[in-house]
Amino acid sequence: MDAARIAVVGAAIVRGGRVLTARRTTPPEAAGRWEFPGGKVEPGESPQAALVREIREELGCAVEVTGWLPGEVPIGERHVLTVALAVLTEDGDPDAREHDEIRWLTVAELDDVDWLEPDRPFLPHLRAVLGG
Ligand SMILES: Nc1nc2c([nH]c(=O)n2[C@H]2C[C@H](O)[C@@H](COP(=O)(O)OP(=O)(O)OP(=O)(O)O)O2)c(=O)[nH]1
Repeated sequence: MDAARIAVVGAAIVRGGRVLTARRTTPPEAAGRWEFPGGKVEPGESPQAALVREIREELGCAVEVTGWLPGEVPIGERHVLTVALAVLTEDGDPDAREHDEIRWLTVAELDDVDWLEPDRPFLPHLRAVLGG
């Protein structure tokens, strides 16, 4: 990975054959587009720890990273996205605290939402994991 870029990590949280996607509210150019919940890795933080922290903040739930989808995709000139596979580790439903909507998509529904561009190359890998 290009060390000059800040790492952004997203979580493909899988439950019952569906994956969670979340709709952004900011910035204006990304509002209404769908993403994997997550965020920027802080200095000295592992990608896994960043995801656990971000998912707790954004969705109020605990996750465990079970693997990573292949690839890393530039976001603009300063960031780079990787996407983990994750599972919920406690009962209860995620709660959209920073997004305005969340959805659990089946493999057949993966293309039904308007994903942020950098997320799209991960969808074929996710489709394979979900068994589509
Ligand atoms: N979280 C997330 N960000 C994504 C995805 N795809 C994508 O292009 N991005 C972009 C949107 C933002 O420009 C950037 C991540 O910003 P963020 O706002 O989620 O990160 P953060 O929570 O750490 O935010 P902040 O504290 O710096 O405000 O990466 C994705 O699937 N998940």
